[in-house]
Amino acid sequence: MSEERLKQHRDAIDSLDQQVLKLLNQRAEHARAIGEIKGGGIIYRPEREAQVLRRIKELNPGPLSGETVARLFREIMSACLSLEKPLTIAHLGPAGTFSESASFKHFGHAARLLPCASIDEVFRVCESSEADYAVVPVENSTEGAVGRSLDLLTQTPLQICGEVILRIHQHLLRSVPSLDHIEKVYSHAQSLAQCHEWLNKHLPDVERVSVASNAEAARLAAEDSRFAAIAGEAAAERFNLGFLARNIEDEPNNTTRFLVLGTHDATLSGHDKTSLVMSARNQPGAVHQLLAPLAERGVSMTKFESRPSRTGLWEYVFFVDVEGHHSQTQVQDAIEALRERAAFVKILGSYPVAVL
Ligand SMILES: C=C(O[C@@H]1C=C(C(=O)O)C=C[C@H]1O)C(=O)O
Repeated sequence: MSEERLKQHRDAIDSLDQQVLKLLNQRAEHARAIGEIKGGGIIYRPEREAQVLRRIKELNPGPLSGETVARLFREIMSACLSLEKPLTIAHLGPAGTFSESASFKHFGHAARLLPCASIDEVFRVCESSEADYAVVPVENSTEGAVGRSLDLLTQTPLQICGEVILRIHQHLLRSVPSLDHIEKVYSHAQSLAQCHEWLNKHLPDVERVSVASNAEAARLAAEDSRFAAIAGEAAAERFNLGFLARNIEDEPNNTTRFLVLGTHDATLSGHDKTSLVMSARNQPGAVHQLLAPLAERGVSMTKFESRPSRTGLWEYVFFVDVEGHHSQTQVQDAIEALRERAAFVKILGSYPVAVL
């Protein structure tokens, strides 16, 4: 009896899969036709992708979760877009790092990734059009701002067209399934710091060695079973390592925010952010005066970060994110007012608030 019920459901699934397959290919045909209409212009449309994902989450009747269906549609769009033109994405390498995970999370797995040796190199290959887009880390919830990315943003002709929020989970990885006789634990210094308490408790006597990246740590652990590594899931998969302990980061809400850069920003999606960098005149109360136009126009600030300017002693530049798109009147007016007060203002880009 239960055999028969099983068969009924499997027959239903076979028939549904056939319909899903047909519909997926119909969708792909439309994407290909859209590609032809774009005629070699900008293929990737971040505002449209954000709208598609938001709509899918709203329409979703369940039982699959909103996040699950959004992830599936992220991959469907990635595959459809690659029929128009596969995108090349530069990110901080090597393969197996969190920057790689962030790139796949934002562009899906049909994107071609180009791992680079440094953040400077990521900007350079995108500026020289060797890559279509770049993904760079800008801030971590426990470690703070990524200074090099901010400094390069002030100079680059690239614009911000998206953001990626990635939960950072650290795992203890090894080629053999035992916590015994580990001689060294390798990881990037930041990851060792993020797992400090766990290591003190579980491996107090094991030497901790910092290396250039978590992926490099995983590579070393894969080569020699006496060593373990702390790294993310992507590195575990890449180097075929087992999980001795999962989610060992001391701070459970550890998140990194990445920016997506390209030769254009995004048009209005309906739920957007605008990033600006500016400098204040060197006078008392200058920062307060500078920011007043935002509050006066009801424009909310979601981030404020100051960095020493590299051009003059005791001068600072300010990175500000506001809610809204630079094509919206309120935001436009606020930026105009900022221009009157600041020594310089650069609009880094308007882009959709991260959906995934
Ligand atoms: C199909 C398009 O091109 C790309 C693919 C999309 C999709 O598969 O839905 C959405 C936006 C673009 O990045 C489009 O612009 O609508």
